[in-house]
Amino acid sequence: MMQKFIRFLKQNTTKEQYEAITYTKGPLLVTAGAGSGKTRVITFKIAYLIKKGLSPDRILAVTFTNKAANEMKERVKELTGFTPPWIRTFHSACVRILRKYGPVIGIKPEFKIATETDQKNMIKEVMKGQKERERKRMLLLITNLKNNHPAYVLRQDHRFIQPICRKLALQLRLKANGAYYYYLNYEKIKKKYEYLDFDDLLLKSLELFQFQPEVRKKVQNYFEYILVDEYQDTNNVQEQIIGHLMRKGNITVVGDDYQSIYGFRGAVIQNFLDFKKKYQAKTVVLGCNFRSVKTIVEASSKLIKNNLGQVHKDLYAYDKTEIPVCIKSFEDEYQEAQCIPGIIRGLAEHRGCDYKDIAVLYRSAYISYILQHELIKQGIPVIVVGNNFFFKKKEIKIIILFLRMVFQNDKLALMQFLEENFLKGFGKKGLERLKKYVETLSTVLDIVKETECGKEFTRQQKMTLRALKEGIETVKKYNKSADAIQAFLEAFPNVFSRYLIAISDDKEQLQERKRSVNEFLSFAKSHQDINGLLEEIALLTDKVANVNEKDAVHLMTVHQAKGLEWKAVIVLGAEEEIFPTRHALTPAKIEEERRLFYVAITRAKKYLLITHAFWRNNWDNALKISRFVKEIPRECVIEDGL
Ligand SMILES: Nc1ncnc2c1ncn2[C@@H]1O[C@H](COP(=O)(O)OP(=O)(O)OP(=O)(O)O)[C@@H](O)[C@H]1O
Repeated sequence: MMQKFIRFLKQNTTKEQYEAITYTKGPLLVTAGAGSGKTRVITFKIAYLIKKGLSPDRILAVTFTNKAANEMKERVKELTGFTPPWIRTFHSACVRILRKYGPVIGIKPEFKIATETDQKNMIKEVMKGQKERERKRMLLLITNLKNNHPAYVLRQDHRFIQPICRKLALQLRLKANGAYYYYLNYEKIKKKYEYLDFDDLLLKSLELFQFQPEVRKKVQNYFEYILVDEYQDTNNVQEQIIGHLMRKGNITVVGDDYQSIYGFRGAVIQNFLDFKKKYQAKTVVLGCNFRSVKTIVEASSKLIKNNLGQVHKDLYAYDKTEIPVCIKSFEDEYQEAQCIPGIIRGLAEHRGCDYKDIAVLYRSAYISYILQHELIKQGIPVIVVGNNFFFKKKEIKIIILFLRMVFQNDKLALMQFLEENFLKGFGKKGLERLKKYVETLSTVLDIVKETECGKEFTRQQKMTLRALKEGIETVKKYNKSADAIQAFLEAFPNVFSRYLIAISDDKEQLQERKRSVNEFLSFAKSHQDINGLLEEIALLTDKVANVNEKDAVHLMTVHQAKGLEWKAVIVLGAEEEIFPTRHALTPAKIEEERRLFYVAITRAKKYLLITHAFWRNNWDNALKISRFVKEIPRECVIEDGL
């Protein structure tokens, strides 16, 4: 049986992959390039260990996403007939361990996990009367404190926690004095509700292993082998947990430091770079890229060599076909959006790509909006991954709801508008009371006027309705789309700014939302008739809703594309200030942007098109071509091809 599996392995792996799979004598670091079969190595290694006689439930394999864990489980089942229960994300493995051993450190086995909403509610309770913006930053501060200073938090060493809170508060533009007390109270409330938040799952597991040697021993002895995927993206706490769990070097960590793109979330690339020295690990380099043609591998290797803070490895392509990387320049984003649908059709008709084999990737979602409209209009099926379909974005949706209310007398839109909490005061109960009026009165304006005097509404609700009435009456006077939108923004200037802040996670996202509002204004300028605009939006939204995912071009940010591959990839908006983002101000951040660009271009198997435009909405200045494009060697490139 084992002999047969070894034969299978030899037939289906390279020498290096085979070595990485079968080496079990000590800690192993598999440092690999993009498309070099990391996933294959992990799944085959789990299968190999099982075939060698290890019990499937004694193998721990940690991944970063549930999707990756499930795919691995399926593949191992195909190879061995077993589904190892400990192929899990870090968080999910920690939950299971804490349910069993948590009571040793005072955690009830039935502890609840706080969702994002629970966290928001708890911090609201702690920071009564404070703005949502401040509350969000405070949650960020707490995460930062727990992930980057676990030792102090675990020891409850308040001599250090207090000044760290002050320092972090200053960085996050929060009041330095309050932060520490908010942190303490947040922890108190969490305890009262018997919650653990996401960071606690890791932190409490670390506490268990660090301070309870018996538990550590038990868990260490239980797992006969440990594998960690995407090791380059581990944070401090995760790295320490792994350190406690391994024994006698029964561990393989796999990663690609070229693809470390989560520095902003606390990932520490140094964990990966130090592993070899720290654990005297054997290293296997997987240099053969099975995914992409030679030109793409060469282009990406040369690009990444410009990062000084990395250890470089030689990468080469299995497929020696030379299909040049195509770089296309456009005057502006409209020209770009006009041209790309034709290119996609060309790929489908002449290069054997189905729509599902094509992806459009971008650094930030706002770069894709004009293209989204154009692709959908031209009948190309698209899936916009995440919450980035333009007309569903919160900042755009709220304007559309208002226009539907005013110009289409849409009573349902009124309810939805209030539900979005753009204007405060209407919770579940308020909306329930309003429903009666919506059912009996015929126009939105009548409803608002009537309810404004209704006894059953609170003072705040009446104020909201009055503001809404005034807004409707002002905007109603305009009959061109862009003017009406502008009037809406001017009718609620402070409310709109506050709303944007409230729905944004950070400054960068806030800027992005402001840009999308400007994009919407320019879209409206090309659809001046308001009902025409609303009709167009309804049609585009409907088309997207009815797309068959299995036959659609996928649009997503580069972060969302990690680990995926397509026959053809279009990287949109390769301009300075956009990719790299203008927020990358330090050499280290530029290097992280370069790694992100590397991830983007290494998703392509055969065809890679990179576009850049000289002018984009929202930018007053002409844009320069991205330095990353210039770093791709000319011999790999064809300008204006495809
Ligand atoms: N030895 C091999 N022979 C043939 N194909 C292989 C081999 N190893 C890997 N592949 C193929 O190469 C492609 C990339 O492999 P995989 O997804 O495991 O790479 P990866 O290193 O995880 O990629 P990335 O980190 O860039 O997402 C897959 O289509 C895989 O089936």
